[in-house]
Amino acid sequence: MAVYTEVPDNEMAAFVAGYGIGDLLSAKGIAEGVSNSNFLLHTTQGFYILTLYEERVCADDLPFFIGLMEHLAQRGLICPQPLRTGDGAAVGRLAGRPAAIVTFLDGLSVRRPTVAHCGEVGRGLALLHEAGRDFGMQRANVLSVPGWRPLAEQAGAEADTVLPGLSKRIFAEIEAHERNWPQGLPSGIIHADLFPNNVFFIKDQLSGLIDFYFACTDAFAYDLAICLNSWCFEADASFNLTKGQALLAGYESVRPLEAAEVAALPALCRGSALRFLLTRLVDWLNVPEGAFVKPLDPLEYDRKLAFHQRVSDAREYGLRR
Ligand SMILES: Nc1ncnc2c1ncn2[C@@H]1O[C@H](COP(=O)(O)OP(=O)(O)O)[C@@H](O)[C@H]1O
Ligand SMILES: N[C@@H](CCOP(=O)(O)O)C(=O)O
Repeated sequence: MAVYTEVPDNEMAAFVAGYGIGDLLSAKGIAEGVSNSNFLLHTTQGFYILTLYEERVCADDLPFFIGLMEHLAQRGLICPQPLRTGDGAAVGRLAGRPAAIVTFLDGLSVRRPTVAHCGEVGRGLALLHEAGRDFGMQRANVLSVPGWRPLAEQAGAEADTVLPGLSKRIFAEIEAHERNWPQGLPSGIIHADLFPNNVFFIKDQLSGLIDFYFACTDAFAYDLAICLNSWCFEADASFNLTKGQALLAGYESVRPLEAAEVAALPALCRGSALRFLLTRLVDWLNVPEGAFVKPLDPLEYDRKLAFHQRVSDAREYGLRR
């Protein structure tokens, strides 16, 4: 779940009134998610999602996220659509936070993805990359290599309270990436957080993508690496090659990978495992008092990182060439 910011009922009702979506019947804090505060709104006109943007989202980036969701929908991708008030604003302020209301998407996210789900998400990811090609705005990936050392420093020696020796291993890993991070790969708009909780399915068919608040301009293959990490490992930290094959084949059915992307995949998988290890670690060590949130396990990504450190060839992820 996440609700970090409580909203008084009268403020909520006044905020919703500005969007002309009928009278507010109920607003329920949503348990899933860790980044922002989300509420399911029920009004006399239907269901909507209200998001209050918390610390990890910079208010200056909101026009990028709002514009991106509108652009992708125009290109046929199913994703939440920001509502606008009578004077055309998508983002307002509520309880001291920037806030927006988006359309509610039907579908369910899956807790245990099957091979078929992995194929669907690979294809969906490539469609997103293609749909984003002519989006006119850019946003640097603040959670790429230059962002990792500050996160590790924020965790500091406390990392070792989670697992002895973790801090030293993290800094060694960061150093390796700072020296050898793949450069010059095909780039564009990436989702950067396309985990199973951000993908909806109806009867095994992908029905929509949500949570574009890490989206940025970066290497397409890095997004693929994030998906391999979040969709293709089993609970015991073993990599499921069949799921990897399905995800990569789904992706390549829309956008075939270039040779440089194939060669870079092991490094990108390793780096993206480190990225999620770091943000989870910082969140784990800094749960805000009174927040309605369950921090995610950083060590899940330490175990995935250990797998990638042993990989030297993209075929080990299921690539068939
Ligand atoms: N547009 C939407 N339609 C339906 N459900 C949504 C929508 N946006 C968010 N949700 C629900 O809210 C949960 C948290 O949203 P998410 O965007 O992942 O949170 P966060 O902002 O913390 O990243 C999702 O797992 C989903 O259940
Ligand atoms: N996917 C990230 C957490 C980001 O959370 P979200 O609520 O923005 O989806 C992770 O698993 O570490």
